Amino acid sequence: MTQITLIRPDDWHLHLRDGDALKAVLPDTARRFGRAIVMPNLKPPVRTVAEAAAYRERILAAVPAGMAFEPLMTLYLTDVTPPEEIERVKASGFVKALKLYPAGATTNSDAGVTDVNKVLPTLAAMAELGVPLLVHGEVTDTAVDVFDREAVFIDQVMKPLLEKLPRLKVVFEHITTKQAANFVWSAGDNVAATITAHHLLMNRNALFQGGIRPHHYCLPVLKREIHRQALMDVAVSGSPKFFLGTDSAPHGKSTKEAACGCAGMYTANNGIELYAEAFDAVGALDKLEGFASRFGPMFYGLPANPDHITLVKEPTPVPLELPYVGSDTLVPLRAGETVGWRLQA
Ligand SMILES: NC(=O)N[C@@H](CC(=O)O)C(=O)O
Ligand SMILES: [Zn+2]
Ligand SMILES: [Zn+2]
Repeated sequence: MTQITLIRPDDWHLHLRDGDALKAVLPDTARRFGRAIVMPNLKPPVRTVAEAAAYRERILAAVPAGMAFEPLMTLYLTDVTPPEEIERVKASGFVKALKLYPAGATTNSDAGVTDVNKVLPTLAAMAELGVPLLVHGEVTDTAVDVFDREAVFIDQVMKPLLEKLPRLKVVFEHITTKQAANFVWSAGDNVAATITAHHLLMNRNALFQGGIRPHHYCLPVLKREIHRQALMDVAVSGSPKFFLGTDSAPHGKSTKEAACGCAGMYTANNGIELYAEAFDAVGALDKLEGFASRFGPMFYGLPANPDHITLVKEPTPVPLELPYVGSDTLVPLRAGETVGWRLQA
C-alpha cells in the first residue's frame, strides 16, 4: 500500500451554488479542503460585499457539524461595479477577489463584463489595493472557434489589460491550453493560474468516447493532448504560479443529459484524489503538496492550513449518481468507474 500525507489542501476555484444544491455539495469539499475560493455566478450573481456576506453566512450554515471549512468569497465584476466597492472588499477581510466573466462566456455569465475598458477605474483600484482579478479567459465572439477562444483571449484581452495595469494581480482560472500555460509562465509574479484535475486527466477525445459524453463537457472545453501535456508540465514544475482549482461545477443530471446540456463537471467528491492520480501518473507525487496546499495560499497572502490529510493508493469505486436537489441527481466524474486514490478517514 502506498500512501501520502499532505498539508490540508485548498480549492482555489469552486462552485457551491445555493439553497438545497449548496447543502448537497458542500460536505464533499469540506471533507477534503480547508478553504475554497467560492465563485459568485449565482442567479442573480453576488455583486456586492453585502451580498457576499449573506452568501457566506448561508455557506457556513451548511457546513456539517464537526467539519471546519472557510469560504473565501468573490464578487462578480459587472460593467458598473464602482471603484468604491473595492475599498469595501479590502475592508471586509472575507472577500478575496473579483471574478471577470466575459458576458455570455459560460454558465450564468449574462451579467458579466461586456468590455474590460468599461471597468478600468475599478480594475485600477484593484491593482492599487492588491485585490486579485480572477478571469474566465475566453472570448465570446461566436465567430472564433470554441477551441481557440482561450488563446484569442490572451492576445485580445489579457495582454492589453496587463499593459495598462502591469501590477494587477491576476489568476487565469481553469487554464486549458499550452498558450495559457506559456503566458502565465512568462508573465510577472502577479500572474498565476488554477488548473483543474479534469484538464490534467483528459483531452478532447473524452467528449466523444464511444458516443457523445455530456458529463465531460465543461468550459473552457477539453483540448488536444498537446495542451493536456503542457498543463501537466507546469502543474508538476514546482512553479508557485500554478495551483489547484477544481472548478467543480454541479449541474443536475437532467440538465446535463439534455439536447442542450449545461457546461460543468462535478468533481468535488474526489476533489484531491483525482489530482493525486494525475500527479502519480507522471511520477510527481512529491510535487502535489506545493500545487495543492502551498502555492495558492502564497499567492493570496494567507498561511497554509495547519492540519494534514492522508491519501491511500487504492482503486476506489465512484457512485453512479449522488443526491442533489429534489429528485434530480448529480453524475460525478468517473461515475460507475474507479479513482486510483482514496482519502483516509
Ligand atoms: N466550468 C464550467 O463549465 N461551468 C461553470 C462556470 C465556469 O467556471 O466557467 C459553472 O458554473 O457551471
Ligand atoms: Zn469559468
Ligand atoms: Zn468555474
